[in-house]
Amino acid sequence: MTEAEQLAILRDQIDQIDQQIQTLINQRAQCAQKVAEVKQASGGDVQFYRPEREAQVLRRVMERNQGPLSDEEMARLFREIMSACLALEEPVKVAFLGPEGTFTQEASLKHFGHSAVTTPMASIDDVFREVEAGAVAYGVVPVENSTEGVISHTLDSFIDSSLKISGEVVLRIHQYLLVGTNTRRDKISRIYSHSSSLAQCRKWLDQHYPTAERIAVSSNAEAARLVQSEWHSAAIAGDMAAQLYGLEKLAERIEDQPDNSTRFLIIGNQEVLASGDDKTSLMVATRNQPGALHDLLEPFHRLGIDLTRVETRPSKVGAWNYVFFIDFAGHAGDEKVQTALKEIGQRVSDMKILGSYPKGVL
Ligand SMILES: O=C(O)C(=O)C[C@]1(C(=O)O)C=C[C@@H](O)C=C1
Repeated sequence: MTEAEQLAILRDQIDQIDQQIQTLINQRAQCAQKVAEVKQASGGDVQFYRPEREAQVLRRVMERNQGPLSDEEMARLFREIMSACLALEEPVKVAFLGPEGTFTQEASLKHFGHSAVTTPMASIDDVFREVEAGAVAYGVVPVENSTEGVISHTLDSFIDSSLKISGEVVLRIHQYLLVGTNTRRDKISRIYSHSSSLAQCRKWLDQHYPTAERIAVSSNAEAARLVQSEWHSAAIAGDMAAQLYGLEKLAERIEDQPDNSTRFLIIGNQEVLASGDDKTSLMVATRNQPGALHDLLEPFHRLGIDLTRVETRPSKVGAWNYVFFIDFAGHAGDEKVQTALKEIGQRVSDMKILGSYPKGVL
């Protein structure tokens, strides 16, 4: 058989499979439309977006996957199918820490899929405000980076907010050295980026551009925008910003830590049901007295609850008062977690459950 004949046979098979997939996707979409009718019929504050159900669907896709496509690749495809199905019910509106092209936008699309309507905000405060005002249903903000540590502004924002955490998403952060089409590559004297990205690439910059001036700007995307027209400057930013501003990649994956990643939180007003593999975030205030933190954490240890993170921040009220942000495995509805929360509530001056939500799947 000639190459052309072999290809014709295989492409015929692909066409038939595509037709079946298309029919099935539309059948799935019709089911989602019916789900929306059922939700609407029960009245009240209708929640079309169901984070716990989405996490379960994606986990199941990964568990049953046989390849050759990887579990992550398969889950990404289903992520987009679900996103399109949800958009038929009601498009989900999301505010993210902008401008366009930031890692936070990438995280938003990774979490909600590309059928979500995403709007850039100028600051973390603005993301909180936009959700509180009800202009959007959800916000996406960065909370910690594996190299740089916690983003304290995000944690502090929860002190005065009544918003809840309804999800998390972890993004592998790859940084690129980007230049505009007119840039003189041998004459790069300035490198723009957000301060945390400059820090994530510190060793690489010391080695490759020891004399270039490092200029911290409000975001990586802003850095990318700036270098479009500057012939002696480069930006450090992600793939999305490179594409958005039509920049060329002079160097790829220049982050010092190969497993550099950032965790983002989804904030909203929703109480999320248990998905079977969840996390809870708690905020408690205590006085600065000896053993306070030990006292606070003791019930977790005794009840065998896995702590995933503890952060201390100074409280905004009174000197030497502290706020602890505690993340642990489990859902606030679990019996063991309820016991722990009751005990902790008796040991602190103030306690707020920021939310129980599915552990990041993708
Ligand atoms: O199961 C639901 O509640 C649906 O609305 C369906 C569906 C889906 O496409 O699978 C869509 C959106 C929700 O966020 C969760 C799942």
